[in-house]
Amino acid sequence: AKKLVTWSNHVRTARSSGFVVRKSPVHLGDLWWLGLYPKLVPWLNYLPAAWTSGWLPLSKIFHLWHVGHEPFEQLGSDNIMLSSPNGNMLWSSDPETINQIANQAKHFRKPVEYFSFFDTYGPNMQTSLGDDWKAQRKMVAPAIGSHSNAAMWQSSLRQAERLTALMTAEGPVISHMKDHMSEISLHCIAQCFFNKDLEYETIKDFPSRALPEGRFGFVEAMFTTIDKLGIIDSIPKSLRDTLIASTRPESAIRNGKVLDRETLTGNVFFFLLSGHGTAGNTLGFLMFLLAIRQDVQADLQAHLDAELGGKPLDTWSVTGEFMRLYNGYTGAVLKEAMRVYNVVEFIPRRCTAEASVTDLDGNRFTIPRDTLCLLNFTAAFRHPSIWPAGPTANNPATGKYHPMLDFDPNRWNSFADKITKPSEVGLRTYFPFGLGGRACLGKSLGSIMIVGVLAYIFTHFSIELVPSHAVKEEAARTGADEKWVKERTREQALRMLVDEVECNLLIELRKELPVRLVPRKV
Ligand code: HEM
Repeated sequence: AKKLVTWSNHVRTARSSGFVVRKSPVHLGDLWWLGLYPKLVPWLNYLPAAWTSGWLPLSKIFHLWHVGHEPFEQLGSDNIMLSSPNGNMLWSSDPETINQIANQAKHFRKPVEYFSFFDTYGPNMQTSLGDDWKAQRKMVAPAIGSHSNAAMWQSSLRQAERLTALMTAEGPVISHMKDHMSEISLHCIAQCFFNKDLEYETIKDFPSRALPEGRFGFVEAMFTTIDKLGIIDSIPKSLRDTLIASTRPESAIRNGKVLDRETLTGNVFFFLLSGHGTAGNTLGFLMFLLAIRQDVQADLQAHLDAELGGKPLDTWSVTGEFMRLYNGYTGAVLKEAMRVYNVVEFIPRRCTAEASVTDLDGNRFTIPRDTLCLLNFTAAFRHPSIWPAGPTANNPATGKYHPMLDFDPNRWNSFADKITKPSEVGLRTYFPFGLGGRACLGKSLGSIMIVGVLAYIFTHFSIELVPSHAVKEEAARTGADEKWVKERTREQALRMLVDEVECNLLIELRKELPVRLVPRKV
């Protein structure tokens, strides 16, 4: 009875906000729900839709990428307040509301209590607040400033050259492209920041492959790799100097904090983890995307050839070639990939003091104190009035929307044409690197790394899907021709690139998809 009274108080508070309110029996902080819902959902589906349709689609937290903006369309608003016995949650897919929440640091804080598992190696930026966080960000930010751009660009080109040589040494078929892309981004970070030129030995026995179903392979793999890094001793002098400088008594007084060894280790760990998971998964999706979308791959190669054709690799510079690639078709491919396969699905914020926000249409709302705000990037990036799906976005085999078929780098040209300042696109309606004071520190370096890897690989190789044994056998049995094999293989890949996408901390492809790298005549 006490719970019901609390719940009805929460509902009353939620209604005072002006948002569309739905009652939800669960809160995302309810651990039992996070653990059990995949098992419960099939049973909940037997209940009358009226009982579940208001809250269930947004409560299937590991499924949000799959449904995109749909739940908001079903509920008739881009901002939905779910009121549960354990508190209120505001789900937002409205870019304006998202911006205002992320930019009001005084009224909203990151609920770091949900990220305590990042503390394995010590406190770090992801798990810190207030002065602690400020001090750490001040220390780490200079180490990854623009002076590292050239080093990251060179690392990405060199690592792509090494990796492709190793990958293709035993033949053109690459069975573990996703793993290789995770590893290359870790190597780029290790080389650029820690001056560590790691061996690609982990490819052979990549730990996540051996893990039983359901294990958190990504972190396991990361732990193993970090053990090999010997973190503290390998920190380059420039970074070490910055860190040490900020722990001197005078700076300690200035910052009000001293960076102890544990915090230093924690930040190095988080830095490696955040950098390699996000960039690695993005690169992985890009590889499969280009293998499936041969039309986009051909345009990308034409763009790369026009910008880089005939120029020796060691003359490609970050201020010249990178900038031209990023502002051209290659950059559009990256931005579009990060729109439809945005690896960070949503970010949470806790409202610490009642705050006012508006939506895209100028409607004003009040967010009550203690509301957990869930800023849904996936839904915002598929918002139909900002990013309308193209005419070929539905998969003919299923009749359903498919992000890979909606993938259209050219939309970035026409979109930019419509606005007075192209930079505003990034600021207000597209923010894969987050926004506000806690936005990504590695935004430029991550983009440089990905563009460098793409530039090297696609000037030297083309990528193709490889038919599975089952498809080949069926073709042999039925006498189907090569065209059928290609179509079947593409259909299967399209299915995987939705059904096998797993949403955990980040979105990633659960299974490997074999591809072939074919050398280009350059
Ligand atoms: C495709 C690549 C990447 C994506 C999509 C991405 C995305 C994000 C997002 C969305 C946030 C904000 C989280 C929040 O507000 O709660 C963030 C934070 C952060 N990212 Fe990235 N990131 C990428 C690459 C990198 C790289 C390469 C590095 C480092 C080398 C990096 C380091 C960080 C750090 C240190 C933070 C925490 C900032 C803070 O809390 O003050 N990221 N990232």
